[in-house]
Amino acid sequence: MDTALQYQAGFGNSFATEALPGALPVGRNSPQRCAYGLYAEQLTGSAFTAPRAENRRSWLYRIRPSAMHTPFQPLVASAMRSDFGATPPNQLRWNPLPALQQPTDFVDGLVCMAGNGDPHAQAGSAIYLYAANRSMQQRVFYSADGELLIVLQQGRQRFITELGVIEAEPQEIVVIPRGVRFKVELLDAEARGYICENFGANFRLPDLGPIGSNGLANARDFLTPVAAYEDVEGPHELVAKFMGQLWTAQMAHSPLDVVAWHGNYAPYKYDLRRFNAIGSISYDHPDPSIFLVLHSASDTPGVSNIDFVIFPPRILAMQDTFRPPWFHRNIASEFMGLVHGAYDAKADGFVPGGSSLHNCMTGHGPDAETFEKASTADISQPHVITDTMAFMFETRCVLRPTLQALASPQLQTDYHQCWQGLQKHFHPEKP
Ligand SMILES: O=C(O)Cc1cc(O)ccc1O
Ligand SMILES: [Fe+2]
Repeated sequence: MDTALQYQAGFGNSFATEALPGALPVGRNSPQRCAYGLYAEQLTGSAFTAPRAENRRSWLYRIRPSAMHTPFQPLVASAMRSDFGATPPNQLRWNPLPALQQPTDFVDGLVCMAGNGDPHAQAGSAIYLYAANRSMQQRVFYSADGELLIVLQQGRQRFITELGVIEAEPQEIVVIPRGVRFKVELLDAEARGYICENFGANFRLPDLGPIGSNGLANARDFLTPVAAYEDVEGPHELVAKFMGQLWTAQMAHSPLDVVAWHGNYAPYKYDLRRFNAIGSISYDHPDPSIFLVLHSASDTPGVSNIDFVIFPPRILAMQDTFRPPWFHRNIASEFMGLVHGAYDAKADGFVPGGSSLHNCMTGHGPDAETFEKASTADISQPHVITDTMAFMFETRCVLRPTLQALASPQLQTDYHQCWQGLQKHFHPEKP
């Protein structure tokens, strides 16, 4: 494995990369015989006939085709499964996953918190937390159900994928396309994060409309790895997520054996600290769509399957304005996480590694302490919010918390109390 970390910049670009000189065929995709005795294999991430702007596919030149494995068997007892009961319309909030008690790799450490839609219908999502304390060894994973948007929360992590190696740290995200095989190695003692598995259309950058040609997440800050391969013989386990279940198959070699590839269907990372936050410079608090990083479009124009939104460090300068998020109820459903720092709508209880879920039409907003402070604060000066990184997976359809999320000891059963102390300020006798 060539571990020299090099990336190619740009979002959705057509890349070409080879770990051995001349491994990429010139002028065609599938020559009669590939250089170095490689096999050519196409991996598509959109319909063959998708419009060019949405069309995603890569050509992989590999030591052995990906078909070489034993039949898959069900892998039982995984917390990655999503089983649902009745979905309460309550505000829900969780503390971080507990400390790990035994050796746990990335796949073992995945816990499904919520989901909607259906991988079979290619719409909706599943949301996971993960905690791991050891690297995946001779074990490689892929999801056929969806693309994985991984929000690192703790510990540096190395994603060794078929298409190259990505190293990332908290405040970065990694996106692994549907079907791409990878393993996760830990670069620190423990690795934690959040994942949105997107069953729908591939994540893309939003249109910028009147914002203009720059801003929000800039395309050049998305980094895709160069080709790197393992030429390793010996038993390997291939774990697949397919139709909501985990499956396991055996291979006699590493499947991370792609020597060269070209195309626009590839993993990438993005440093959330590069986000160009745009906001109100006069009055009022804009809708959080102003902080949209990536979205998965649905079949309805303007309505996303998923929006990935962040709340990064920024300056609040709005005048005669309640500056934190307002009270609200939305048709969309909101799963939030906190990478680090504090979130400006919650004085307490929403901690790094924790999560919250506010579903369709469930009232929420600043807690009582935040409301009292912000409605009496001196706003003559701008307020610089530093050292924070919260995010939201906002979805069109209700996010159903899993049975295990609802039964979890990390569920904060007193969460609703944060609004019970809101005072009645009504005084009809004077405006
Ligand atoms: O609920 C939240 O804290 C997320 C959120 C933030 C905001 O600024 C406006 C609306 C919204 O849902
Ligand atoms: Fe909200």
